[in-house]
Amino acid sequence: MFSLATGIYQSYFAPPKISILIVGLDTSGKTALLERVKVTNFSSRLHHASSHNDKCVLGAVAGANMDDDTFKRGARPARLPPPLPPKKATESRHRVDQVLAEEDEQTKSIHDRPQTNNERDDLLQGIPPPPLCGLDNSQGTNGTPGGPADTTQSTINTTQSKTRDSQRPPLPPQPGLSKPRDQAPAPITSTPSKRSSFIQLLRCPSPQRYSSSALGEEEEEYYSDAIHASAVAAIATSAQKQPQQDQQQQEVEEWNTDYLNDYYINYQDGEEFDVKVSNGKKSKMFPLERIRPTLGQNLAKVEIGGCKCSLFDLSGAEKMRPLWERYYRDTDAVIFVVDSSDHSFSNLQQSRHEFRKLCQNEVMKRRIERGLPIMIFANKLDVAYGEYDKGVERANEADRRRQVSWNADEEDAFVGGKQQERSHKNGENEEDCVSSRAIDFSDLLRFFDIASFQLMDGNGPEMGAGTAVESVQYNGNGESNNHHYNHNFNRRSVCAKGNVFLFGGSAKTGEGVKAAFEYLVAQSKKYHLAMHSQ
Ligand SMILES: Nc1nc2c(ncn2[C@@H]2O[C@H](COP(=O)(O)OP(=O)(O)OP(=O)(O)O)[C@@H](O)[C@H]2O)c(=O)[nH]1
Ligand SMILES: [Mg+2]
Repeated sequence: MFSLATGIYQSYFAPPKISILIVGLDTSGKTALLERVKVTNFSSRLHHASSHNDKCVLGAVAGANMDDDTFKRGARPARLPPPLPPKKATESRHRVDQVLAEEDEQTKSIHDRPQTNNERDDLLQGIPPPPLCGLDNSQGTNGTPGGPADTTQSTINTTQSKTRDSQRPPLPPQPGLSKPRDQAPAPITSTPSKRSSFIQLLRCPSPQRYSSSALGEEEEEYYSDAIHASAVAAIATSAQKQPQQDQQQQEVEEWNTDYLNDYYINYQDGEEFDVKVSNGKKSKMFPLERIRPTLGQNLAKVEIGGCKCSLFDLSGAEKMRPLWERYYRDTDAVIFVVDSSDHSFSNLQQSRHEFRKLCQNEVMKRRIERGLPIMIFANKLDVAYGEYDKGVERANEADRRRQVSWNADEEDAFVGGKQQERSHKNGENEEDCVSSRAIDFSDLLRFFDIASFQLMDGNGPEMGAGTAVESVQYNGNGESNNHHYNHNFNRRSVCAKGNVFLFGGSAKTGEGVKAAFEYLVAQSKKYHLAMHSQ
């Protein structure tokens, strides 16, 4: 009777404890995202998405709505990123087409080389089991180590884990216990050996003082825009494949950036997103430039929408990726972070490969079938916005030099199709005017096999970067919409169920982070409760 009452309480009244796994390639910004989440002011109740109709196929949530209601709640999705200039966009599309077409060969390529059992076991031997909250303690498939078993690092319930524990050096101290509060995380001076690097659990890099309140004025220094300099430099090295001339011409003619008006008109420069304010003081995010590559895992505990969430940020380094699967068993949601500003297409390909591998993992496959939500988070959108702003600035400057006035309506066309043409006239370097991003946002959706996409906006169809398949029945107000996009993202899909979706945003500025996490937690809560009521 007592256990029945406890069960009912746990199922219906106690705040759910949700474990969220953050994975993705190295430097995609996972730790930055974790740090951003720590200073984000999440709603105590989830207002949207949780009421979302399950029958609706939800592929990707890729846009933003500036409607007052969403804005007041603060959970404002990121603005739709500006598309690449036509030439780059064509290149991006061709490359994605090529990758999708050559997929079979790619699975045999060097990145896909399956590790032999011996290699993998050897790798996993030296790694302590992750301290996730356990749903069950059973062993993994194929002799791989069992899933996380306990909330504490010291209690490991599986026999196999115990055996490995006795061979392992002692764990480093718990995060935050022995380190002085003000001390920055130690820089990595040398490359650790393969074995010893795995047994290091790096502490969460954020000293307490950054997640507690700090003066607002100090915040400024952490938001530099140095990213543009590196972006321009990166262009020089990126391989340029010349598309057909006539096709290019066609692209230019079709180019239209009108939809950006909806976003940029409302954009306020220097706007801060969802920063925690308590007692009149802003929480300060741990400085991005001080975040070191993660070797083990970082953990953050935050309350989102009334759920107690444990976020596990794992290392994305190639050697550490086999670790990910040890967390799959006990996670209630997965965030796969992608660097949307990446100028290397091969990095994106690798990212895609890892994502597919994750979805095809036996444990994960079963969980996805049962509704485990997986969010691809297209990070670093601030780079895309920055490039657009830079383009406009440069365009204005060029016109000032030529003493020709032109109105704001011309702006978008200028930054898009006409930009290169004008810059040529002015003797400017063409490369200065194009984006360094290797992939267009719309291609990103296709690239990651998102079955359909949806814009959280009543204006949806105009803003769709492509084209579509499914009817979409949701907008930013939580009302039902029914748009039929004319898209082609249904070539294949990692998940027909629609619980794989995409959000965009920026860990650096915070844009889109709150909306993405609240949406994910709403989905994850449903999944968690369903799993526990079985
Ligand atoms: N412009 C921009 N830079 C970002 C953003 N997020 C992260 N970065 C930068 O990207 C780099 C990598 O960030 P990390 O958070 O360490 O990446 P990670 O995915 O945790 O990498 P590993 O721990 O090695 O797996 C850092 O230099 C960050 O400053 C973002 O939203 N915008
Ligand atoms: Mg990291």
